[in-house]
Formats: sequence, structure tokens, C-alpha cells
Amino acid sequence: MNPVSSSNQRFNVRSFLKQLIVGFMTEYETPKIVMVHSYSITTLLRFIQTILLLYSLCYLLIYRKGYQYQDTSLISSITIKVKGLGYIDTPNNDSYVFDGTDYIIPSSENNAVFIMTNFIETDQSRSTCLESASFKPAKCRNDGDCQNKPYMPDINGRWTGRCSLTSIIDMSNITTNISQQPYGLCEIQGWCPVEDDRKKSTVIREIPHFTIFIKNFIEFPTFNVKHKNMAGNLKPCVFHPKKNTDCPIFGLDYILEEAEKNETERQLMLLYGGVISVKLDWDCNLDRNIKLCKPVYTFDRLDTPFHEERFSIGFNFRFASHWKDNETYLRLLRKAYGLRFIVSVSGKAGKFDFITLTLNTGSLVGIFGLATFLCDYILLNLTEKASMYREQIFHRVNPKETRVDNAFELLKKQVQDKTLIMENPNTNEQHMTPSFRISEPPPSENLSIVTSTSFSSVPVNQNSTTLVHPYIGLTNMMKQGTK
Ligand SMILES: Nc1ncnc2c1ncn2[C@@H]1O[C@H](COP(=O)(O)OP(=O)(O)OP(=O)(O)O)[C@@H](O)[C@H]1O
Repeated sequence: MNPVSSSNQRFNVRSFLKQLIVGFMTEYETPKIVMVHSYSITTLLRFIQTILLLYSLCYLLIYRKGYQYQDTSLISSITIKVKGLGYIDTPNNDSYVFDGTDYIIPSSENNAVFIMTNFIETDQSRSTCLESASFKPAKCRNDGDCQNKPYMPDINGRWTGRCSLTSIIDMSNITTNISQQPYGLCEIQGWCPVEDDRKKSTVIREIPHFTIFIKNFIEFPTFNVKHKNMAGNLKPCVFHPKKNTDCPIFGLDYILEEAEKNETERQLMLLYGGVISVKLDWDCNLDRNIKLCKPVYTFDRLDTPFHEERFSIGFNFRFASHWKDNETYLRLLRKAYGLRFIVSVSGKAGKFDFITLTLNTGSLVGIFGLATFLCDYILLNLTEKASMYREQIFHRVNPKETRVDNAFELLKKQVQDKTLIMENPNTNEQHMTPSFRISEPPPSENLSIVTSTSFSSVPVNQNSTTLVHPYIGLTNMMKQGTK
């Protein structure tokens, strides 16, 4: 091996750094652009570009307000007030009136309201009485059946151990096949008489004509903006989806229809109760007047429809009011069925922000590049002349086997530009751009290109040597035979 060449193949840090810095300061890099004259691929490219442009501009930038900084943090306060008079018919052809204080239980809740629509009322005192006939474990034929009974969650009082056959009632639904004899009922000690939920229900009338006022104050802390869901000069009104969208007072019939489309289910909701979610969704454009920002109201039924649910239907609970009369403790027990409204508020606000616009524009330019990516894929894989396009676009560079003609092209250019420095590997003498000829076409056999940045010489053929010079870079090749 040539001694000069072997010594130059050692990695020289200084020369490497020098080359790096010189390269950095003097070499400008720019991508190569390949122009393809193809009607079909150009049409496809323009088509995709148009779609992407419309999507980016119209949808992302304008519709989704890509020019705004948006924030969803929201502070909200809700007040709910229900108004309306309901009534029930009494057995003696009279009627009892119910106002808000009667049917709203409790009188105030956080972000929710319960309206009692139906109830079972029982006047009770502390004494002994028969267990409910609808409670199957209460059936008995003698006192023995009522003694040593285990604890049961549904029991209305403590067992006294006595069986009462005196008040035999129609127990056909609980009579077993073992005996056709009717049963009596075990006696209990507790609040008497016990509640009988087979009683005729007492649905409060006129409920669909009640109105609900939903008062909502909000604040977007990021932008320090406060707002409410009541327009400036609000007069007594009722919300209408087309005629009066500013009014925050809703008819209960409208809410029920929005939440449940089936008429039968709506009637059953009044009978057995139900849960309705009320959502207020704010989307405020703070580049416009805040007064133009209004919430969108949506009403949904949360409980399971009655035709689907078997185990527990509707919504109900019990409550009682207690008092004492002549040393007797008394209470009015009510099992209340009704509609529970749960109100939730969400929203976002957006304001023009230059940084957001800049960032989003950058992303949109990136999306635009998708068109070229897709067309490149089609051009290089799916067209007839795909291999020809590939050859033009991809230049394979292998450090060991570089195309000879490319190297010679480079060499010729350097000779023309007088930037070539030649070196004699035997003497280490350097010659600045000498006048010499390069034989064309270059002999391809035995020819290899050295990409090392160190001084080296590689035999080309018998009379030639390839030189690589550190100041010029990777592939400065010359034929020594031409010197
Ligand atoms: N559910 C509702 N249906 C119809 N109007 C309502 C309802 N709730 C409140 N309003 C009316 O809206 C207005 C504002 O109500 P707000 O509760 O702020 O005032 P208010 O004077 O305390 O109301 P009120 O004493 O009548 O309950 C009042 O005129 C009130 O009567």
C-alpha cells in the first residue's frame, strides 16, 4: 500500500473540524426539484391541493377559529326557580292546590331541582298494626308464623309475634298451592297504619304548564370576562326554540318533549318520576360583543325508559313531617314521585391571538404538503413510468461504488472553474488547477471513488490514480495518467 495514502487514512480531528466549519460557512444547501410534465398527475395534485386548501382555510382556520386562543375553563353559578299551580282531586269532589313550596323538595339544591308530580300520603302515629299486605313475609296462619322472624330491610316495624286472622284480606296473589286457606297478617309495632303503595296514585295536575327559570352566571377567568344567560331588558317570557331563544324560562311541557319523545313514557314519568339532564353549552367569540354570546340548551332523559327497566323504575323517595298531639307522636309520611332536573354548564371562549394564528398557519402548511406526498406515492409506485421517475428522483450514493460518470462530471467542472487542486501522491506536491485533459468517457473498469476526506490514492487502471483532496471534499477524482 502507498505509505502516503495509509497515513492519510488516519482520522484527523483538526482537519475534520476545519472542513466542517468551512463547509458550514461556504456551502449553501437547497433541495433539488424535479419537474414532471404529466397532465394527469398535475390535475390530481391541484385537485387535492384545492381540497386541502378549502379544508384548512374554511374549516380549520375560519370555522374552528384557528386564529383564536381558546379556553374551556369556566366558573358558573345556577339558580333554578319553578312556578305554577297544580291541584289534585279529593274523594269528596273537592280539590287541593299545590304551589311551588309544596311540590319542590327540598326548596333549594345545588344545580338541581326536584318537582313532585305524584305522591302516596299516609297519616301515622306510633302504635301497633298489621304489616302491609303487599309484604309477602307478613302472611301467617297462626302466631307461630310471626315469631322468631329474621330481620328484613323492607319491614315497616318490629314484629310483635302475633298473627291477626281477623282482618283476612284478599291474598290471592300470595296464596301458595300448599293450602288454599286464606292467610292473615303478622302484627308490627311502629308507625301505623303502614304505607300501602297499592293505593290510587295522586298525580298532580297541570304540571306540564309549570315553568322553570334557569338563571346562569358565568366567568371565563382566562379572559376576565363575566356574562349571564339573560339578555339586557328581559321581560316576562317563555322560551321558544324559534320565536324566543333569549328567554331562560322554559315550559315543563317543552322540556319533557325534548327529553322524551314518547307520549306514553312522558305520562309514566309523571306517575313514577324520572331524571332529566339540562345542559347549557356556551361558545363565546370574545372578538365580538359578549352580549351576542348565548348558551345552547339541551334536555336529555337520564333514567332508563320504563319499557326497558324492570327492577327499579322512575325516581322516588320518602319524607315526613312530624308533630305531637296530646302526648301522641304523629307524622305525615309522603312517598314522593317526581322529576329531578340536573343542570350542568360547559363552554369555551376564544379571542384572536397572533401566536396561535402563527402556529396554526404552520400546521396548515404542513397539511398542504400531504398533496405532494400522495402524488409522489402515486407517481413513484402506481404509474406506468414509475421506475423512470424513481431513477430521476432518487440518486443512490454508495461510498464504495459511486457512479464513475458523476465523478468525472464533478472533476470536469472543477477543472473548468479552476478550483481543482491536484496532488502527486508520490511527492506530495500540490498543483493549483493545472491545464490537463480528461479522457472521455472515463474507463469504468477498475475505477472506484474514494469518499474519505483524507489524502488518498486509489488505482484506477494501470496508468491512473484517483486522488481525493481534503479542501475540496468528497469526490475529487483525477486520473494521474492525464497529467
Ligand atoms: N319559573 C318561573 N316562571 C316564570 N317566571 C318566573 C319564574 N321564576 C321567576 N320568574 C319571574 O322572573 C322574574 C325574575 O325572577 P327572580 O326570582 O329574580 O325575582 P323575584 O322577584 O324574586 O321573583 P318572585 O318573587 O316572583 O319569585 C320575576 O318577575 C319572576 O316572577
